[in-house]
Amino acid sequence: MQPAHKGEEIQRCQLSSREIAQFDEAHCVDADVCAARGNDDETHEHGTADYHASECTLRHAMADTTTPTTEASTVIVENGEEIVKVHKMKLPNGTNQTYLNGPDQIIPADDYVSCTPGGYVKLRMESRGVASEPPVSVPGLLSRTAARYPDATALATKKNGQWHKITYKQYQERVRTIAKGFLKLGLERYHSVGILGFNSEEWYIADLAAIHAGGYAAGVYTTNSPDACYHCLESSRANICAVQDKKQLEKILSVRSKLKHLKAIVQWEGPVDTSVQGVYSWEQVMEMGAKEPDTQLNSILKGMAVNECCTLVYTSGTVGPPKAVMLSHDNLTWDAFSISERVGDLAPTYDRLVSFLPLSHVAAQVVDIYTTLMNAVPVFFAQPDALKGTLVETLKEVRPTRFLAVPRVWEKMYEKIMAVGASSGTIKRSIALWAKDRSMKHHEARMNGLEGMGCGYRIARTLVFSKVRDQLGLDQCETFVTAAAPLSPDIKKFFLSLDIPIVDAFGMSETAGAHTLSIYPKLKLDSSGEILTGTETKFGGAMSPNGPGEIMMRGRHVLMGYLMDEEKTKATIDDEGWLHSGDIGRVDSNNLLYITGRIKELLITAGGENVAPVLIEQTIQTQLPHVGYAVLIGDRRKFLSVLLTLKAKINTETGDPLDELETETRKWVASLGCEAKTISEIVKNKYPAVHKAIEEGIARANKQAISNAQKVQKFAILPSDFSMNTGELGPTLKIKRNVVYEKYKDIIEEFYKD
Ligand SMILES: Nc1ncnc2c1ncn2[C@@H]1O[C@H](COP(=O)(O)OP(=O)(O)OP(=O)(O)O)[C@@H](O)[C@H]1O
Repeated sequence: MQPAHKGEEIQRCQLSSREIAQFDEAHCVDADVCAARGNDDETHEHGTADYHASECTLRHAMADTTTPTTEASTVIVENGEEIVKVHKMKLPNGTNQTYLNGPDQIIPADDYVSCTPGGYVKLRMESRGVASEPPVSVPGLLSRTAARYPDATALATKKNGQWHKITYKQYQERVRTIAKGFLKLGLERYHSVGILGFNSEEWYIADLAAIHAGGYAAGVYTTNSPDACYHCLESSRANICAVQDKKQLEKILSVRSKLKHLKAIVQWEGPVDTSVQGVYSWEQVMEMGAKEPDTQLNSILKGMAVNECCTLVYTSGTVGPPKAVMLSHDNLTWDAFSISERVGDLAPTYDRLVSFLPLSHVAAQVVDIYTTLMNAVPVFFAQPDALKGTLVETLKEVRPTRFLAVPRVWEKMYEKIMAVGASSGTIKRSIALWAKDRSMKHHEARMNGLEGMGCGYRIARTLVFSKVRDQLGLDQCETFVTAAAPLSPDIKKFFLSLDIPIVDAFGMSETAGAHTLSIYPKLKLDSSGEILTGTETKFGGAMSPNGPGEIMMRGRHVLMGYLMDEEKTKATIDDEGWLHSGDIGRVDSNNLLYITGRIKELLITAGGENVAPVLIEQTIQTQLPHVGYAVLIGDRRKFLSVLLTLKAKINTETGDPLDELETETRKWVASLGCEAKTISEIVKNKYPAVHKAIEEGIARANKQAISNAQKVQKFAILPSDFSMNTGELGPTLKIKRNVVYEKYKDIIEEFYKD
């Protein structure tokens, strides 16, 4: 890999007055370009630079047909410091662009990969189609949207029973004010602002302000322990950490002495103890920023480029410590553009989104922050206890038009609907069965390219499904998406039978969000979505070009690298720029991607058989609906075993799982003749009837196994269900296998002791 560099210096000269005049002319050209791009608002400066040019550096980029090329590039340096740049670029789509300064300029680079703070990368643009879209920076995008839709609602927060809304113009003003506040607090270029809290207006503003001020926005999961917070803040050289409340503040204070770069902590909610050195309230930083002149901020924006890093996304850490994925402006804004193109008709006057998934995760970030910003769509914030039960209330109020959830959220909804269905009378149940049958037939026909089922379906839709959708707050929703982990086809089928077609989006932190997204009716229940236009996919080690093999991806959404980790970067992005996903999959003739396993999760039994655990775990869960989680064991072991949790009630205050069985689980246990009310009773008493029922469920699942080695031979019921707080689940509710293996190593050893 080449070290990141800012271009090759080929000539130095003193600027003459004629050159200065030419430079002024270029200024005006840029003003036109800015206006054409919609950047012509009062905060976007052009044609006003106050400069005293003393040196000029000409730079050339390497010729490449799929990356913008620099026709001419001038850099004005004053007292050893670059103050302005003019780039005349030829984009692969044939158009010429003149960039005067940032933030939308492309700085010449000679590699697609860089893991150095301050490094630039080439852009993988195409001559036509979605990937030929001119790049735009995050500040450029905010300026453009605020200029085009100044009065459209951007963010809405519920306080004391009322929705408080801010417009896109106010959003931009607040971002700029907090950015100046961050600079005053000492944010340095290419250092991060850690953001630790539930989704809120302040989260969004801190994120964009960090980027405007030339730093890196780095979301930190609220469920992180103090040590995990330390890992994110120290590895990203955080100067500032923005925290939601006292609870998060205390975590940071407990590791603060070790954080070498940290200068300030900003708390946005609740009473703030500003007597603690270096702790500031949000309002204080707003006041600080409001007093600062624009000079420093504008000068940083002028130096910014679309092809440099603006955000660090930490991976979920499902198999090891989280890695800091460097995403450029173009990675994020282009992925948001590409998603918008696939969805097709996102509009500020029509669409609404509820933000509740953790924003530190890339899926929520690209959809909730960037796709909405790109299309001036309003975002409504859910309550912090959304996943503990209040989400549906918010959905009912906001009635979003698009809804993205991770599999566990869909699974919880499924469980709720099943519970309601089980307690309804016979007549209602038969109407529901008839309606579901109509819906399945209708959607199966549509998915196979045929006409829908007409009259019966329409009656079912009016009489039954509209009520279900009302109950979920999804009556106006047009796009239902699952992302971040596999969702079982059975759950998708269940929702389809309720007239809710869930489409899949597959992606990674390393692809700035989505690499696939299906749009109804182009979907298959076992597929992970249609590959986004303008991206490339191939399958490593495959016998056929369509896989199965390791999914490898290329495009403008592929990460720059892992921050300051050349070894991991090299291991993940090969010399031709292909990102090795670690997932195994194939593609069909409709460009739908199917994921069949994860290399990093693959179990290789002592007999040498490769076993992908997710499918087997899902099959067991389908056979045993009262099992919360199933975790397959068998790596380097003689046979497969499985750890099971039983569904338990949740402490709604803390989110911790309780010992008490969920109502439906208790009913199931009672139907087997057991009186148990808690998991501990079941674990302690080892009721033969419960064990027999589980054995039978596993035996049914084993019938679907593709070989004897893929059959599960032993199981154990764990003493507690999983949760984020107790560490077995990651922030998107994916199982952290290493945590489960470590926590239950004694039970695992017991399986194999003979
Ligand atoms: N729609 C989907 N269907 C199936 N799997 C998915 C889907 N979307 C994402 N994934 C899985 O999630 C992975 C990306 O998740 P993420 O970027 O959060 O990091 P991670 O791989 O979970 O964490 P780490 O790399 O730290 O272990 C993908 O590689 C894939 O295995």
